[in-house]
Amino acid sequence: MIKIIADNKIPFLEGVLEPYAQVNYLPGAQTDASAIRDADALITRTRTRCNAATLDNSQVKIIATATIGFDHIDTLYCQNNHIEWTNAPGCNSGSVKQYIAATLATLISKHNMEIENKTIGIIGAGNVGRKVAKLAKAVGMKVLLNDPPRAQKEGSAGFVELEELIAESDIITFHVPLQHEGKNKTFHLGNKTFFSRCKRHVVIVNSSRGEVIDNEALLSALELGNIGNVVLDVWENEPGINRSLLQKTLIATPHIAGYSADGKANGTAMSVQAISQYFGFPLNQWYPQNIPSPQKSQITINAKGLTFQEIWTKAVLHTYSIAEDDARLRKSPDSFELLRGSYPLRREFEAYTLRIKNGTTQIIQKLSDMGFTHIEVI
Ligand SMILES: NC(=O)c1ccc[n+]([C@@H]2O[C@H](COP(=O)([O-])OP(=O)(O)OC[C@H]3O[C@@H](n4cnc5c(N)ncnc54)[C@H](O)[C@@H]3O)[C@@H](O)[C@H]2O)c1
Ligand SMILES: O=C(O)[C@H](O)[C@H](O)COP(=O)(O)O
Repeated sequence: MIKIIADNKIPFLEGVLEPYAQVNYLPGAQTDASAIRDADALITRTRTRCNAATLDNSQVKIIATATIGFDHIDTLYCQNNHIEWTNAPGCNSGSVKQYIAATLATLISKHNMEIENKTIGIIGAGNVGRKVAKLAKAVGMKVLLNDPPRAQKEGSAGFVELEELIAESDIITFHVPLQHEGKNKTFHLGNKTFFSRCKRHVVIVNSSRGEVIDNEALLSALELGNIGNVVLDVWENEPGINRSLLQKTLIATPHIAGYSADGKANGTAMSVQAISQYFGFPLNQWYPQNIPSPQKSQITINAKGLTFQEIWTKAVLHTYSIAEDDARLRKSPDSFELLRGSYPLRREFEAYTLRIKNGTTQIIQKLSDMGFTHIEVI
């Protein structure tokens, strides 16, 4: 029988592959060489390093990671050793978009910042970056996109050079993969020089990978007043995060931007389908059926007398209170992994019905552009 080792924090997975394979569930960080020696396949998350140290002398044939990021997989090693690997492109892009929406809403409602007509610079315009761009336009921001790999393939129209983005943006948000080498290297893309060229009041947001920003340089830039504020979901050296940096951040969360139940379900489904395709299991269309509904799935807003900003911030913060994630991490930074492992139910915009009273067609259109798919005009 096929043997699969699966990360025990991948939701919706238990019982699905068991009719066709023997599945052992292990904590991601404990999935080492001895644990996987006789496994045929791994279903992982970012906490399992898949490299020579873990895979040498194993019989692993395929690794499916239920995440978009694959910097935990040594892809060259896999190629040289005929190990297939798959990731889950786009699985949690709606979740990260919601995280950024909640960040913007919190900057406005809790920190009195203005974002309308301000410029957001998006570095990395892939699955997440594209959705964030659409959202930002819908809430009235000017959008600058930097994505050299896409610009090279598709032509430079619609993209700007990094220098221009840095100089012009009031908010800069990172949505790139972690790449240690090459012409599109992103390791420490945010460094001392980067921050010295930013507008002094800029808000830096990182929900990509911790190592994309030199955390020491970020802290110095904050202390020197070279940048205004920082929102961090990802950190260098997770879970051992820099406490001085934590104290200086405006919003701090434990790498959960992609942790909506919808995002997790997508990641699990893509992994199950990849494994099924490889071994010929009849689960090529499988998708979880048991995603819990949100507690209050209806949001009623009377638009009369409200600005669009008041309407959308209310709607977004009803779906996700980023302040609660921030408070949990500040209260217990030592519990970084624990907070991730016991993350509460979060559903994306699509799981909610917006009931809008006295709304104009323009308001409804903009809410729909933000990603609210169920809107009732009452
Ligand atoms: N915090 C979280 O929970 C969370 C959730 C999802 C994704 N992520 C991280 O965010 C990253 C982006 O996610 P995604 O789903 O949009 O991935 P994606 O692969 O769809 O998009 C990445 C984009 O970055 C671009 N890019 C690559 N190198 C670049 C560079 N040097 N400068 C500018 N752009 C560059 C690519 O061309 C691509 O368009 C992931 O790789 C992952 O590391 C984190
Ligand atoms: O790369 C990704 O998809 C995200 O960073 C994801 O949120 C990581 O999730 P985890 O490995 O903790 O499941």
